[in-house]
Amino acid sequence: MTKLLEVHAICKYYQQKQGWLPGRRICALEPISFSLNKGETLAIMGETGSGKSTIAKLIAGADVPSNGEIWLHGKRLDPHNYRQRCRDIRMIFQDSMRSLNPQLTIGKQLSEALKFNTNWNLAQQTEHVLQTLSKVGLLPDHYHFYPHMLSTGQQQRVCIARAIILEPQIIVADEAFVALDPSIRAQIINLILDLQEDMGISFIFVSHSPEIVKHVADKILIMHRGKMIEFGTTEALIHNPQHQLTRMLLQSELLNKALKHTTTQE
Ligand SMILES: Nc1ncnc2c1ncn2[C@@H]1O[C@H](COP(=O)(O)OP(=O)(O)OP(=O)(O)O)[C@@H](O)[C@H]1O
Repeated sequence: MTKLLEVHAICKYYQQKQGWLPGRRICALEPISFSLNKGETLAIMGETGSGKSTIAKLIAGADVPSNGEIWLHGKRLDPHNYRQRCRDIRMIFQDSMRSLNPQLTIGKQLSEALKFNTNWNLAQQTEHVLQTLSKVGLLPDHYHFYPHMLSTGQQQRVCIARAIILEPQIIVADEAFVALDPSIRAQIINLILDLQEDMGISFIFVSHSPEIVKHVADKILIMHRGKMIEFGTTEALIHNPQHQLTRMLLQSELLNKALKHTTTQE
């Protein structure tokens, strides 16, 4: 069976500028490979600066790998073809709510992607936007609202609507729900699980929360200083972790203890 997503040895180096001198090369991500099936959810965990966002950006096409390849449904993705990528893989960023245009109605903002990626007429676009609003639990009236007229939870639903409007295969979310109030976060996560079931979308999300990861993820990838140190099913990593870091990241009590320990040492 062809995997939905196959990542072959992608890596990322940055050249740090030092005035006129040739800069230092920073390795943000050492070559990593993994795969994901249709409808699966992958959580990426790791310490700060370990390369989690870099993986998310490379998969979503927001950045180009220094080397390596990404395959979707057995076809190699061209790292420079953003148009092709954004149909199949959509990203929800950390501050996605701030990316909503305050001067455009929700309907207009959601129609943008359809204008550029389909040859539908206005009526077809409007119909599809209304269906998408309903999928994320918003009302037809919200089509005419401006972002400031919505609550934080509703704005996050608009961001999810924007991510699913082209019916992508994969959604990549980089700490997208961290700023939300816990009760709204729970609603948004349940919405994502429902969408996954209805639309068969795969999710890749970066998270520091062991509770969310255990609740949502089928597979977990653990990063440490730009290296993938562990990748496997959630079940395997919870019950038989191979690294102390995996154990710490997946056990909130241990994580809290470690954080307290670090703070008291500072
Ligand atoms: N544009 C860039 N130029 C230079 N270095 C970068 C750039 N982007 C990321 N890095 C470096 O690459 C490494 C990995 O960064 P990345 O943002 O992927 O980490 P992360 O695990 O997502 O961290 P966090 O949890 O803090 O978001 C870090 O050392 C970071 O400083």
